[in-house]
Parts: sequence; C-alpha cells; structure tokens
Amino acid sequence: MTFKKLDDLSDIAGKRVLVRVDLNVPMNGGKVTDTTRIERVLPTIHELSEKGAKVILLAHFGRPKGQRVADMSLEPVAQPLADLLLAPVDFADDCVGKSAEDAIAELSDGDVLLLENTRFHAGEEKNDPAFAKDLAELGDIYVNDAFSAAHRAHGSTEGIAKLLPAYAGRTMQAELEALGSALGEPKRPVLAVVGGAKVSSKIDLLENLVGKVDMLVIGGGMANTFMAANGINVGKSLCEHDLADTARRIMAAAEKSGCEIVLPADAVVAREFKAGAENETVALDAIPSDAMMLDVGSASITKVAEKIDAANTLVWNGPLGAFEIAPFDKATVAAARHAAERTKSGKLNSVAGGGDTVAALNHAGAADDFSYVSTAGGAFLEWLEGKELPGVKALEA
Ligand SMILES: Nc1ncnc2c1ncn2[C@@H]1O[C@H](COP(=O)(O)OP(=O)(O)O)[C@@H](O)[C@H]1O
Ligand SMILES: O=C(OP(=O)(O)O)[C@H](O)COP(=O)(O)O
Repeated sequence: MTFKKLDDLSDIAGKRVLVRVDLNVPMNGGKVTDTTRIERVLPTIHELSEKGAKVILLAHFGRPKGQRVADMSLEPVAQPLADLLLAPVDFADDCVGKSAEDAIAELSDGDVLLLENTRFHAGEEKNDPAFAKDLAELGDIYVNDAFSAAHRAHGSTEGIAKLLPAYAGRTMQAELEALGSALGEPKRPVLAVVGGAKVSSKIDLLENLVGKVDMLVIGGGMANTFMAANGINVGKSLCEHDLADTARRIMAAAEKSGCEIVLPADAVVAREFKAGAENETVALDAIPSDAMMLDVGSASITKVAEKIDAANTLVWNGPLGAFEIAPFDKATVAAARHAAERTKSGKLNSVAGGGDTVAALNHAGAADDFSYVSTAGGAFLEWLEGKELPGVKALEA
C-alpha cells in the first residue's frame, strides 16, 4: 500500500484535520444500537487529538439524497461518540458554510467536532468539485478512516483527497491489512453469504463474486429478487422486480464458473414488519400475496449450516433476515453461531462485514469468535472482487 499514514504526519498541533469516518451506525428510535463503527474510529481520533490537532469529523448517515432529512441527522451520534471517546464532541448542524466555519473557529487544540451529514448536500454523492472545495477549505489536512465508505466516489471520500494533503487513518490501514492477510489466498472451498436489504447497490457485485467463490448463499432481501426471477410469487416482500434480468444473468454466470448458488428452501412470512408479528413458515410456492418474507425457515437454516460445514473460508455480508425484530433473527443467529463454532474448532476462516451484519453477529454473541470482523459491507465485497476502491485510490494518488 502506497498511501501516507498517520506515522507520516508531524507537527499537527493547531492544524485543522478533516477526518472522514463512517458513523452510518444501526439506530432504532434515535438511539445507536451497535457501536462497533464508532469504536473503530476512536484510535485515529485519539491519536490526532493527543497530538494537538483540531479534529473535524466528516460522515454520512443513511441515504437522504441531497435533502435535509430530520431522522438522518448525525446529532444523535455525537453523545455516544463522546461517551466512548471519554471526551466532549461538539456538533455543527451543517458540514459546510457558516455554521461549520463558526464551530471550527471555536475549537481549541485537541478538540473534536462532528459536522452534520455530508449527504444533506447533493454535491456529496455527485462528487461535485465545488462541494469538495467547500469541504477542503475547512481544513489543512485530510485523513480518511472510513474504509466502509471507500467504495463510494463522493466529495468527502474522493474529491477532497485531491485538494488537501491526504492520509489513511488507523482503521483504514488496519482493515486493508487485515483483509489482505485473512483473504489474500483463501483456502477453498470458499463460501460467500450475501443477504441484507441493499439489493440494487450490491447485486452487481455478485456477478464477479460467483467467479471467485465456490458457493454463494443468498438470503435476506437479496434472495427475494432471485426467487422472483425464478418465477416465485414473493408477495409483499422487499424485492426489486426490475432486477430480475440481472439476477438471471448472475445465476447463469455462476453455472458457467461452477459456483453453487443456494437460495432459501422455505420462508418465514408475516404481514407486519414489527417484533413479535404473527408469522408462519411456508413453502416457497405458498407465500401469501399479502405477506412478506422476513426470514428464511428451518429447512433453509439446515442448508446454510451444511454449506458452512463444507467450507474452509467464509465471507459474509448481509443478514439472512430482519434480525432486528425477533423472531425474524433466527436464521441469522443460527448461521452466525454455527460459523463461530466451526471457526473456534479451527476448521473455518470466517470474515464478516457490514454495519448491520456486525450488529447481527454481536446480537448472536458470535462476533468475537469470527476470524475477522470488518466494519465494511459493500466496500468489503468490492475489495474481495479485486476492484479498486475510489476512496483508497484517492489516497494513493
Ligand atoms: N427479508 C428481509 N426483508 C426486509 N429486510 C431485510 C430482510 N432480510 C434482511 N433485511 C434487512 O437488511 C438490513 C441490512 O442490510 P444491509 O444494509 O445490506 O447490510 P450491511 O449493513 O451489513 O451491509 C437489516 O436492517 C435487515 O433488517
Ligand atoms: O453502511 C455502509 O455500507 P454497508 O451497508 O455495505 O456496510 C456504508 O456506510 C456505506 O453506505 P451506503 O451503502 O449508503 O453508501
């Protein structure tokens, strides 16, 4: 890796250091429900603050599409961050312009400031040079510690790195090193498990992934799109019907490369997306048209366990069901515990990543037993494909 690291930074006392972090953490009712991503950025913040820098945090939350959306504010993350940092964290209600400038002007050496969601500005996702310039003017140095957002060529991850002296933070560095050593030469058979809800942004990755892994278990919301492409009526399930052709192309590519695709064998369906909702397990051809599939059933859990047993390496992004609302956490918890047991017995090298996936592994009590847990989901999958991540490339440039 040829980028500059924090070791290359000296004399930063009094300097304004803009640090891109990923604080896109799982939240429920305005409360952070999993702090893993916050914990992972603490070393960089501590290090810069101890050296006397004014630490200014840039981050996104959710997908507000360039609008100011109240429940996508980063304000509720400031206090949990301060609690873990054991230091105060100021908050500015915009990431550019007067409120950011005023808040920065107030900082003393070593202080930490969190700026509001960068995605409240359309220029962020468009990687608009004018927006990147507005951000860059707020600092003297740029540090990217958001490996999990490095697959996005956005103003705060890519554009800004060209405008300021740019460095990789400790987590960025650690993630790249850990993934390289865990998966540089994976022992076959390799099993990938992909689930979750970000269907349109992750489905394209699967086309390359099937050329690299021996088995691919598809669960969660992602599976519904594949099932629909196979002619199954998925009722009101989360499903991107317009991606049916993409799903069919991926299944054809998998057949060609000899990758076995494993789709759910049964479905746990409910009519409401809430904890304790009345539910039943049905065969795939019996999903009621007014119900949604929120988890895979026991036949699917058995199949996933068999595939984990057949694998020497596991890469996992995306929960198998809506794990936040019991009892739809069953398959995810069962698979996580099974993989953790096999890892503990020395038979499996298990690497999992993604904001919600990490929360699911913590919920299952399995995270500590995985070989490596990355903060990144989509970025991890793109890294696995061998793709150049724009946020990393910009640091190398
Ligand atoms: N069958 C399903 N229907 C609706 N949502 C689902 C389903 N399965 C999983 N999910 C949701 O997927 C979300 C996580 O997806 P994603 O963001 O892609 O994962 P990660 O953050 O780990 O990359 C969770 O909030 C979970 O509730
Ligand atoms: O949560 C994230 O990715 P992940 O769900 O793939 O782990 C990152 O913060 C990137 O978010 P994005 O997929 O809205 O660009």
